Amino acid sequence: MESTNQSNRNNGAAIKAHLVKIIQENSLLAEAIDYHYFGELIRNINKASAIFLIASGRSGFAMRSVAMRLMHLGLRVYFVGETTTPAIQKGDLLWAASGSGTTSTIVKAAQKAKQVGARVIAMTTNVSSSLAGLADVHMLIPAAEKKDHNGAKSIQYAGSLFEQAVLLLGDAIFTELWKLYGTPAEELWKRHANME
Ligand SMILES: O=C([C@H](O)CO)[C@H](O)[C@H](O)COP(=O)(O)O
Repeated sequence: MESTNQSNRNNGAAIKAHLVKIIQENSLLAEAIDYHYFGELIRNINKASAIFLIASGRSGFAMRSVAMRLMHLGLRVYFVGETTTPAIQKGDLLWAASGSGTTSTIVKAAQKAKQVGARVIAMTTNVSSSLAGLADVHMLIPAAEKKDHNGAKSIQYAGSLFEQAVLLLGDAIFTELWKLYGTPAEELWKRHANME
């Protein structure tokens, strides 16, 4: 029978191999994205009175991280669904992330944003989705959608690759904005939560 030590070594080696593959998938995805519309996102962020971020589930965790970084930059940013998030208005921006592009709360939020005259920018894996159709700007992330169970686009479960891309792209977008604003890291840090 396999010893516990041998079994730990086998599991550890397998986990390392999965991690390497996950990083490779993210690198390949980074090459496959058409970045043309990301400039539009930067322009829309810069002219928005307030920026509203929305995403559900794991995509939501990633977008909450992006919202924190926009707050560090001094932007007026809200995450949709929080009790203190106000009404979206004309002149505001809704930045939505949904791998499927069909999650109902997100589609409804995009409809509301359009109704009041706010701009909508969407990240999805599906150019034919309702959310992509509603968006003023659609940023296609050609990752696996959460119900793509055939493993062709990713070895990972469900929408994991998309959700990772939201976090990584969010950090890349933040880095570009930070570079453009030229604010020292110490200034940004003063805005970080001091009641953690
Ligand atoms: O949490 C999620 C699920 O585990 C799929 O990997 C999704 O992020 C959540 O279901 C929202 O879906 P999308 O709007 O399609 O991103």
